Amino acid sequence: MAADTIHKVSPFLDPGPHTKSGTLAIVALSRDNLIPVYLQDSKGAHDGYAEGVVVNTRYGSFPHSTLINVPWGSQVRASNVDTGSRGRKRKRPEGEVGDAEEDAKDDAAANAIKQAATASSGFVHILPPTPELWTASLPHRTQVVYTPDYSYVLHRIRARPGTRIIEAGSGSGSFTHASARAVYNGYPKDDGERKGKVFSFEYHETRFEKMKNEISGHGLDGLVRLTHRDVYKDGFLVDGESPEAESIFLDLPAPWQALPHLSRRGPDTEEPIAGGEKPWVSPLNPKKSAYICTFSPCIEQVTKTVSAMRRLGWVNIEMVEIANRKLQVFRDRIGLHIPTERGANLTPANVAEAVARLAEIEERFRDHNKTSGSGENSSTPTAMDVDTNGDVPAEGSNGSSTYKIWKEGRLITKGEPEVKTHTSYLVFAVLPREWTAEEEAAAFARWPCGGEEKVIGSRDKQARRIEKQRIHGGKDKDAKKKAKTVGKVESNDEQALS
Ligand SMILES: C[S@@+](CC[C@H](N)C(=O)[O-])C[C@H]1O[C@@H](n2cnc3c(N)ncnc32)[C@H](O)[C@@H]1O
Repeated sequence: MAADTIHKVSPFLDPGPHTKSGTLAIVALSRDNLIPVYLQDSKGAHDGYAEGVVVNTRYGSFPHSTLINVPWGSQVRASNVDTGSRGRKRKRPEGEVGDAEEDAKDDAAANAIKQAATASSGFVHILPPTPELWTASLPHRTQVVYTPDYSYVLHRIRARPGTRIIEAGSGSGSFTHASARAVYNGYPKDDGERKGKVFSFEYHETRFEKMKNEISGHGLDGLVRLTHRDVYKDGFLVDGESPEAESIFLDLPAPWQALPHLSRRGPDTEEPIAGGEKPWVSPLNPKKSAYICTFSPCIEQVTKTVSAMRRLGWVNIEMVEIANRKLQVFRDRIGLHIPTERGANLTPANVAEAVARLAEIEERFRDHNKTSGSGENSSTPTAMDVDTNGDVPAEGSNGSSTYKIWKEGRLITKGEPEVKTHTSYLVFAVLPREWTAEEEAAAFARWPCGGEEKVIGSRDKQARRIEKQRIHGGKDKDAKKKAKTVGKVESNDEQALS
């Protein structure tokens, strides 16, 4: 990479205020129906559509021209699209000589796109890409890691801006996008600059190629380094260099086979390193502890992984299963005063309300008989009675007092009856950094510790000085005298604190 490479910032990191041609956008048909679309400017008719490139959905057709240059989050109305022959070149009968002017006219027609006409119904929302939306809409090449799992995993493996993560395998790139955002602290100016980065490994060639195109298309080159590799066999170095990772995520069928490559030292061997052969290099950051998560669907895999971790010196080994459950939150609105709307239960909430309603009906019935009225004076408010603030006039109040429709009824939280979302077991562990006796001595010299408990927390400067002298062998009589006085001061302090 050139030293002065200027990166197009990924729309996953900074989408800007509105949609742009040439970038990824998410077309939201409904909460669970999302379509990823690469927005394109059209020069002419496309695929038979005079309006250029069109996204067809069950809510109507959406020419890209209506989706480009609108604020993110906009609601976009469907268009009536022209699938006629406009834009297609007229086929000349055999032998007919072409007229240059007519050809130019045909080309101009093909290069002009028809203005899209708004249809009477149908709309979508256009959303900026985020790892969460990408996970919900990406083309599946494998099983993917979903948001509830990866948000927890990223937190546990301490992924934060500047972290270097090793990931294997890349699969469909769901975890890759989430981790790239988590570690982002700027694009590196060159390969030498240390920035947060994801080192992702995939051995399936087609998946690797597709993923490579996606990473480039999403502006994540420089933040994600993808390698085509069987990590069981060949480990995690990139071009022979260490990624110096401090976080690792393994979503592989046999993580225990990859673990020996994630150690601080090479395999113990009696044989000396052959001439010219490079010494073993660890893919881990030597200055930090390494935090790992392995993702396995069955418990037998977990057992093997945990055994391998124990053998290889990993500590704090722990298994977690995410039991994700959707909660539905709504208001249980019961009562005759509730406006007719979805979710409202138009039955009397209690006996008093039922009796009052019957009295009201009888009253109205009498009035009707007297005046042959048409029942216009119905007192049950309908959705039409809701004022612009969403307030509903209280019954019999002539609009003078109102109640808040969104506060009506009991607030109910309902969980799904069963949890259907077992994806995998997550095994977490830590491989501490190596620590030599010299490093320990240097650290002790810099931060001496042991025996200073009495000094810590003392609010009295003199007391601290005397205590220090005592610890370091000071034989100052004066100091001893002062210590007595200070003892009193300290006990007074303790009293004051208690
Ligand atoms: C379940 S998928 C990973 C899904 C990914 N975590 C995601 O969120 O989209 C597992 C991937 O590991 C890859 N894989 C399996 N064994 C591998 C190995 N030895 N080296 C590298 N990749 C491997 C598979 O080809 C597959 O794409």
